[in-house]
Amino acid sequence: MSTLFIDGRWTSASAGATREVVNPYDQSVIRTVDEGDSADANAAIRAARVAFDDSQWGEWTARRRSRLLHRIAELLQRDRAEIARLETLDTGKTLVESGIDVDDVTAVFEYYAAQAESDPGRLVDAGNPAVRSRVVYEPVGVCALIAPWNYPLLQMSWKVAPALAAGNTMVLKPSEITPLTTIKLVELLEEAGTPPGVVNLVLGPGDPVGSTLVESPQVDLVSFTGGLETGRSIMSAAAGTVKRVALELGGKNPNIVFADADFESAIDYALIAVFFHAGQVCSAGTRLVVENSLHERFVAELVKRAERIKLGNGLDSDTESGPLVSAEHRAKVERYVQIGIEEGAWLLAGGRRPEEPALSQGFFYLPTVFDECRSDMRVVQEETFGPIMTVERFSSVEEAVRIGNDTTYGLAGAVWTSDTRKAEYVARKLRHGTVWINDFGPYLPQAEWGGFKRSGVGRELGHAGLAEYQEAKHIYENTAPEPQRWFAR
Ligand SMILES: NC(=O)c1ccc[n+]([C@@H]2O[C@H](COP(=O)([O-])OP(=O)(O)OC[C@H]3O[C@@H](n4cnc5c(N)ncnc54)[C@H](O)[C@@H]3O)[C@@H](O)[C@H]2O)c1
Ligand SMILES: C[N+](C)(C)CC=O
Repeated sequence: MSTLFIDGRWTSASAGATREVVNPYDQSVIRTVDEGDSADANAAIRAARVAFDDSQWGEWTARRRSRLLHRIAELLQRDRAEIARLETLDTGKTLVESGIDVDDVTAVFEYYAAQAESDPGRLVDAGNPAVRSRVVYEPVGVCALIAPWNYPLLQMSWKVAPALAAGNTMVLKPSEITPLTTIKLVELLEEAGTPPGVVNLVLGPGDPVGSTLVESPQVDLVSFTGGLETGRSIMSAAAGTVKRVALELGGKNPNIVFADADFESAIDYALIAVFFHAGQVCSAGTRLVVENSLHERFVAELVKRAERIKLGNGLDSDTESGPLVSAEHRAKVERYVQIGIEEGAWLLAGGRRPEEPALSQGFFYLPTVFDECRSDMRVVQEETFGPIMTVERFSSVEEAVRIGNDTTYGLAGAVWTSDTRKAEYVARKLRHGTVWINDFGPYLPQAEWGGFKRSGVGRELGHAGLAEYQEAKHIYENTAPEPQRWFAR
């Protein structure tokens, strides 16, 4: 079956190119997909433009769009097992993690189904009884939705659901290395009754497919999730046509543990924070910041448990963590381990590939712990996006906050303490888009997600996640116009 979807039809790439999608667990080919280029991207933009400007889609009521989103949520749950399996094959994450992603995405479609109907705009008091003034919310237009490889279905759905709820049309561009669940999502969107041209799918590399979408004068909005450098280039490429840009970028997220924290929970979550999905999570708690008096005991226990994490095939029920996504990505992680060693961090665990023959074909890397780190080290400041934990110490609340904010990123952070006033103080002081108190990792459809500083621009999820895809229009009606004679005095 062809895997580009343009104007309601599945089609091959215009130049006939294809790409093999590889399982990171054993490098086997899962599927061969079509690989688009600029011509395909432009065809998809044209279809989305026509569907926005000239089709019946613009006449759909909010209720009808809401029903469409509910139906998509139903179909996601109907095919939950198949989708989770595909995501695991494509990314290497465990089946349990993939199932959590499908459930999250279902909840996000349900949430925006409700939001679509509950936002009729608002009346504004103009201070004049003869005036009817109101603000209405309209779709932005044609949206380019560009997603990364670490959460392929989830990150794309966080864009598709609000974009559809608001009445936009769109072109989807998943990561070229993990397109399988986005293809499946588009099949479900089609089955649910999304009109032709409203959702289009172009597979292929960032350049030329992504860059064509970003630079096109026919595209009104780009929503991008991915790395800082790509985000920078997208922001600057979009300036030529002054389109809206939303960026969800990386993080370097502190996990601050005070000595009065519940030891068992803090240890357990410190491991989850960084080794879940082999550290390939934007909000991974790679920076453990631990109080001096607890440091020795905490780190000793962490190392013991990190060394016991069972790596393996994401499809096997006893696997606790899968491989990294590709050979290139593992090479990047290995470079950061080398950098950490050269910078003087103490390597306490990992720092190499596993030796088990069963894992030799996969892109595995052992959970790695660096102790005695300082904020000015590159391994502490730069996003390694792998299973690398760095440990820093603090001896006062102020120092914990200073270290937690000593990053150019600002995506997420956590604080562990049994003192609620201290927790609240630290949560307020941290300059990150999400702060967890005595927890690490959860996100909710109804709560905004996004970054301060270089972690991005804009928000996904929540009310703000819908507003990204809306234009506010003020309609001011004078019900009793009279000549003003401004120029005839
Ligand atoms: N903030 C968040 O919510 C969040 C969530 C997930 C991932 N991320 C970040 O994503 C990154 C990992 O993902 P990645 O390696 O796939 O990122 P990436 O920046 O390499 O690629 C992301 C997407 O952009 C496309 N792209 C590349 N160059 C482009 C260009 N010039 N124009 C348009 N599109 C282009 C890619 O093909 C891919 O689809 C990490 O930095 C991670 O922190 C952030
Ligand atoms: C946004 N999140 C946490 C689901 C995935 C980040 O990579």
